[in-house]
Amino acid sequence: MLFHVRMDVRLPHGMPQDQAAELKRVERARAEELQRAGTWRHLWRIAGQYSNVSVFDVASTDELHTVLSTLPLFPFMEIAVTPLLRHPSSIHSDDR
Ligand SMILES: O=C(O)CC1=CCC(=O)O1
Repeated sequence: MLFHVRMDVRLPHGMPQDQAAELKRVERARAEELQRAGTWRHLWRIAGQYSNVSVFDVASTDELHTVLSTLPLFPFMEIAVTPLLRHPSSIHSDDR
């Protein structure tokens, strides 16, 4: 199942820089792991915003929730999820 996910990162203004840097480091490591596994299919920065649009490929909404809610930055993100399915006019036969 494919899901479009938008994440808006909202780090508290008073968060110490070293804590923010460590959070970003572990978030990046987890994001790379999920991309290598094929779970995090696309990861795009939204120009001019501390936000991304992503596509996740998971077996269920339960799995998506687990993946998203265990991201290191999860406590500091607003997340919007949109389920996706193949458009009938798409010329691609697979879901890539
Ligand atoms: O920077 C972001 O948009 C949040 C994020 C997702 C993966 C990552 O490394 O940072």
